[in-house]
Amino acid sequence: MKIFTAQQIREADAYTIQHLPISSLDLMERAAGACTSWICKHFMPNTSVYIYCGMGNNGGDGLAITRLLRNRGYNAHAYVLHHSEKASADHAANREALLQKYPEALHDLPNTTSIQEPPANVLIVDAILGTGLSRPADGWIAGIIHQLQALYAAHTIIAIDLPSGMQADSSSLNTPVVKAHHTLSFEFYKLAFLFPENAGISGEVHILPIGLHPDYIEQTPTPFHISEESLIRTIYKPRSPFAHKGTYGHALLVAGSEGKMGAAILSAKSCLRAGVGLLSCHVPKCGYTIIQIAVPPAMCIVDEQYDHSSGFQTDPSKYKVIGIGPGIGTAAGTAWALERLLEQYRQPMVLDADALNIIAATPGLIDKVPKGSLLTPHPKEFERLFGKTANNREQLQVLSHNAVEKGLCILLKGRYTAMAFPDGSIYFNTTGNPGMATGGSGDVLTGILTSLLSQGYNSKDAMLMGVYIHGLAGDYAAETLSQEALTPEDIIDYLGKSFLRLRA
Ligand SMILES: NC(=O)C1=CN([C@@H]2O[C@H](COP(=O)(O)OP(=O)(O)OC[C@H]3O[C@@H](n4cnc5c(N)ncnc54)[C@H](O)[C@@H]3O)[C@@H](O)[C@H]2O)[C@@H](O)CC1
Ligand SMILES: Nc1ncnc2c1ncn2[C@@H]1O[C@H](COP(=O)(O)OP(=O)(O)O)[C@@H](O)[C@H]1O
Ligand SMILES: [K+]
Repeated sequence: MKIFTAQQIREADAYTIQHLPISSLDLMERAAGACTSWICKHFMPNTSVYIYCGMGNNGGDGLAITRLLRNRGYNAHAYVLHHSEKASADHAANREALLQKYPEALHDLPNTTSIQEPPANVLIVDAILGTGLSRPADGWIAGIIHQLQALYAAHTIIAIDLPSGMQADSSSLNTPVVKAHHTLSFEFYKLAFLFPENAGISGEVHILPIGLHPDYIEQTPTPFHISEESLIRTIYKPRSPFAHKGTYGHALLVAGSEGKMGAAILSAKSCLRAGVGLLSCHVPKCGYTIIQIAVPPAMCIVDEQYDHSSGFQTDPSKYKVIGIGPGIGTAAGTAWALERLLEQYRQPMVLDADALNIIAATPGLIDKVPKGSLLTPHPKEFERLFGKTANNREQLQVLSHNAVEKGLCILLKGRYTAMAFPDGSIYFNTTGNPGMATGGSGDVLTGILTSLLSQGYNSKDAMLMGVYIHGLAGDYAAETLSQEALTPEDIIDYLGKSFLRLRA
């Protein structure tokens, strides 16, 4: 699914009106109808609903929703905040329609600096500002937003299209934004919904289709996408009936150190579960017995040291792929070994955890990483690699810039893991859950990604599919076990169910 900017959404709107037999007012009626149906499905007809409306089309939606809710027996009231002198044409038309049919439902708040607290149990709908926000909310409208924020604890708040004050495509950090329990958004995710800094502001996001023209959607380029199951299904390649273990590559995992052999076990097990042909693990001498017993299908190369500082004696180019980082530590010897490896190995590899920390601490080392490699930092590792950023929008720019400039596939872990590719595209993953916020989940991802590269998936496909099935396995595990009880081993155990879903 594509993610469009506010400007592109306006264009989609205009294109639809121009190419389909539908007027702008009818499109608003459709949008309001979709919101009304959603509200009616989730709230009883005796519910009182206060709908705060702005002067643009977002407010127009609010006025139409008021009328449509009244048609269905709800005690709906529209409160119009006159933050701008002129109403949009569709706002004015819907004001007239409401006045004609339900004059008692329309309340003007022309110069209001405060709103009265609604009685208990009143459902609040925020239709003040949508994608037409041209600057951060300030002045008295900011005051109104703060008052609505204060009502969050006592009332359910539903934002129309996006919470008022939120900028659809840029950061709204430190600006006033309504806090909603649900956001009913039209046709597309807005980029802002995916920013960690907006966590909890849009609540649950529900995307309501309103029939914008499919040609516009298909023809209009955007770097931003949601990674969806339909896409992953096109990437997934079932195994050949004539496959043998050589078909799916020999991968080398460099992982573990004293006290951190668990990381090696997790990434090795997930690499096997994700379908690698052959697996070797390079572990320090303290890890030999551990890995041999814990992961019998894996072969083992033992470093004579307690870390990885003896380096990789065999020619690393014999491996189809190398995954390096989980639990390796940042000892000087290990850093030396990584540097040598990056000089010798020229195929796409997977770099995670301490491998990223070593790269961050060694000037110029990132330029030696083979093109097409997958880098998997969490936000702290990302900051060490690429520096601090002022907000999530800027962070996304830095992510994409580095992916393009260095020819790498770089992700940034989180609720909606962002994946940036050398072609400039950025995808957001939606699978996964807070049960996965536990040490070791990332080691499992490293194993999966290494495995997929080994099986011949190209770098972009491996990252998209690996991140998707990692989250999906976490979701299956959480369904059965709860988020609290979920451990990284459970993610590995449910990988099978994730593959079965892609096969179905
Ligand atoms: N294609 C779509 O997605 C559709 C969108 N519709 C609605 O249309 C909305 C966009 O409507 P508009 O473009 O009229 O814009 P809005 O209704 O979001 O806001 C525009 C109004 O707010 C004022 N304004 C902007 N920033 C302000 C600020 N910081 N403080 C105070 N006032 C400010 C403007 O002067 C203008 O009066 C969408 O969010 C959605 O709700 C639907 O009606 C129909 C279809
Ligand atoms: N709230 C969440 N929603 C979705 N996925 C999550 C959530 N919390 C963590 N994850 C996923 O779990 C993994 C955690 O990785 P990481 O922080 O590197 O863990 P570790 O280094 O301890 O193995 C990431 O892939 C991340 O996207
Ligand atoms: K809104």
